[in-house]
This record gives sequence, C-alpha cells and structure tokens, in this order.
Amino acid sequence: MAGTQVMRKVKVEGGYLNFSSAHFITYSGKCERLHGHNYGVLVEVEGELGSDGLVFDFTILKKRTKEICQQLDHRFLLPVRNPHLELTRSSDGWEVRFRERRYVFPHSDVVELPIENSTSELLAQYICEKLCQVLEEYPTAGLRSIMVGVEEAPTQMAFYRQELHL
Ligand SMILES: Nc1nc2c(c(=O)[nH]1)N=C([C@H](O)[C@H](O)COP(=O)(O)OP(=O)(O)OP(=O)(O)O)CN2
Repeated sequence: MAGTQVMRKVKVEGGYLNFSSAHFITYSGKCERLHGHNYGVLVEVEGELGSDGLVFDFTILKKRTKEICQQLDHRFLLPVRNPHLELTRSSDGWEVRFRERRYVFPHSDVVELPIENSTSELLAQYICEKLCQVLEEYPTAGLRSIMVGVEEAPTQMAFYRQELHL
C-alpha cells in the first residue's frame, strides 16, 4: 500500500547472552558496597529486509554480542571515568578509593570501562557502542537502529538505543 512504512526487527536475548560481574555504583553522594549480578543482555536491530529475507543474521548477532559479554564476565567492572572515585593504576593492579574505603584489584580481575558509572544504563550504552564497531565488518546499509538492554535482575533492566545511518 502506498505510503505504508514497514518496520522489521530482529532480537536476540537469553541463552548465553549474559555475564556475571562484580561492581558498585556511586549515586546521591554514596557508594554502594561491592556486590555482583548475573547480568542478561538483549539486542534488537531494526531495519529493512535484505534480498535474502533477513534484517540481520541472528547467528552473527548472538556470536558477536557474546564476545563482548565474555570480556565482562567474571571481572570487576571499573568505570574509569567515575569522578567520585579516586583511581590509581599501578603495575600490579588498580587501587580504588571512595572516602575511607579502599579496594585493590589485580589487573586480571578488572575490565576497564570508559564510562562514568557501572549502571545498567551505561553498560547498555557501552555494549551497544562496541557492537556497532563490530557490525561495521558486515553489510549494514539496511539497518536503521540498534538497541541493547542490560538486565541486572529479572525485575530491572535498562536500554540504550542508537539510530544508524542518519
Ligand atoms: N536506573 C538504575 N538504578 C539502579 C541501578 C542501575 O544500574 N540503574 N543500579 C543499582 C544498584 O547497582 C543495585 O545493585 C541494584 O539495586 P537494588 O535493586 O536496589 O538492590 P538489590 O539487588 O538489593 O534489590 P532487592 O530487590 O531489594 O533485593 C541501583 N539502582
């Protein structure tokens, strides 16, 4: 029908799209205690149908998202841009201070993230931006947007959506 715009979407979630990590966030002048989550990740890609009948291949989307999850798995999520933490990098690890509290993490246990806080919102943005870089390896001219959701717990999830090819 003339004037009708068709929007298609593919989504991958669940299964092995997860990571288990330690973190704490700072907010309202406080800093949480160190704790962990079994995070779940979902990715939605919107776009036009390609000549082969796919918007984007599920298999590639899952595989490349999983690779990003694996980089975060079993690590401490260190938000290196957090203005409320005193961070010192040395040859044997990271020292993290918040007021009287002090943590020391060996490099092997840390993933350094270029974000201000390890909230689900900013983790979703980080994963989305990493995924966009990776997807440049594939034909993506028909894609219109990508959204990543990060679930901290079954009752709470944050999303980040980015328009593509504007
Ligand atoms: N919008 C957001 N709010 C909160 C985030 C977040 O990432 N985005 N994160 C947290 C904390 O990291 C915290 O780990 C989760 O808080 P909360 O659910 O309150 O803590 P519990 O796991 O103990 O929850 P219970 O359901 O009470 O067991 C806070 N807010």
